[in-house]
Amino acid sequence: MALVPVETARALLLRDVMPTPAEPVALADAGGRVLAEPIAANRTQPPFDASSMDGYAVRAADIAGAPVTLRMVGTAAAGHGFAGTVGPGEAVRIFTGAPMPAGTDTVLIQENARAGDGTVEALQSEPRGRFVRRAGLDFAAGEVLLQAGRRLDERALALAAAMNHAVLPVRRRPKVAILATGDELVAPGGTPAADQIVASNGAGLAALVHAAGGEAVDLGIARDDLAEIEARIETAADADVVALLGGASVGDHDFTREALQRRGFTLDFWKIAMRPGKPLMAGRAGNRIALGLPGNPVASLVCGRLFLVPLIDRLLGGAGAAPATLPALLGRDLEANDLREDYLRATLDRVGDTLVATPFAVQDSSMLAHLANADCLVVRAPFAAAAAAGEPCRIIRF
Ligand SMILES: Nc1nc2c(c(=O)[nH]1)N[C@H]1C(S)=C(S)[C@@H](COP(=O)(O)OP(=O)(O)OC[C@H]3O[C@@H](n4cnc5c(N)ncnc54)[C@H](O)[C@@H]3O)O[C@H]1N2
Ligand code: MOO
Repeated sequence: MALVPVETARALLLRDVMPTPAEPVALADAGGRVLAEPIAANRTQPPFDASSMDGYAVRAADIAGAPVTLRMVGTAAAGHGFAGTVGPGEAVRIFTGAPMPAGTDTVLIQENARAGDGTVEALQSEPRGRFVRRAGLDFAAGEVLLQAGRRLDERALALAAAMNHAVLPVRRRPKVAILATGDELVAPGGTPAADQIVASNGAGLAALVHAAGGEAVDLGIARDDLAEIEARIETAADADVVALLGGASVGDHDFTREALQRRGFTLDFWKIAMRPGKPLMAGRAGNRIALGLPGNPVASLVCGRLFLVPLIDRLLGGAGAAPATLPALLGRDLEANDLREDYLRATLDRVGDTLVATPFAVQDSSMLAHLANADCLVVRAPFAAAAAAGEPCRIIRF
């Protein structure tokens, strides 16, 4: 069977995937969530002409011939506007954020004034409107300022609050059930027998899911047993994505594909032209999407970035784009590539304005230590020619 190109596999995985439904979330809990609808301002900000400095609210015409002495008629502070109207020759003490008193048009900062007894002396003139924030300077009621799909970071949350939204419609977090498979696996912290290892892929993938805006549900470790894997898949009936780790290849103990098919999943693809990650598979049953990730830890996590993260993005209403690549120069010679798109773990140095990516000499897909200490992946197209140190390459930064 021909290996499916990486881009084709991602398109097949994302095809017809619908975003999760919207749910209301209080502002305090909305950090990191993704807006399901555009958000319009409930009010104008600032709602009134406001002083941007501490000083004196005046009429610019009155201080055109400064120095000149004005009569003090009151005070305006933030939250405490001046109720009256200021007439010719008069001034109001004003503080940052206070509404401009009726009749005034300019703020003279206190550094340029000398306070007297019931008077203030303007030491210099100011152009009309100086240090006045016009009503609506920031935004006007009805303006749509946050678009659907916006990830709610600190800036978006502060703006939503200023627009007077206490609750926001966000996409439900995509639920990703993660099932490890393999007789050789024990959970982290356990006591492996002589022929066992510690399961690591689930911990990494759960972190990836969380960072992408999803909710990871740990389905534990299933033995290499078709019935057991099938039964565990069934416990994830309400998941948006079932991620199966390991058992994706062609060995006698690799049951993932069969288990999925027996549970009613139709396969979109199996085996892709990628290293690491060749045995990747995807399928679906109704709205549930299954992703069979290779057992080799590096393959599992690299495929997580290239496939699971875009899938979560799509479920959150995004485009599901592949990770962005950047230009760099190679820090070592590379041999010609074969038919699989290669994702080489590499360190990154900065030489002047240029990034230099140096792939580790050994690229075995079991080597988590290299992966964890890599700064980037060097992406090599299928059949890329041999390349020498100093030649350009494309990288995905961690
Ligand atoms: N004859 C062939 N053999 C293999 C092929 C092939 O094309 N022909 N592909 C190889 C490639 S590439 C990969 S990747 C692996 C993936 O195989 P599986 O997805 O079936 O994974 P397993 O066999 O179950 O495990 C592989 C390896 O990874 C370890 N593992 C599994 N799960 C975990 C986990 N949750 N945490 C940590 N480590 C895990 C497992 O112990 C094995 O060492 O197949 C090649 N073989
Ligand atoms: O695709 Mo596998 O991950 O090379 O070992």
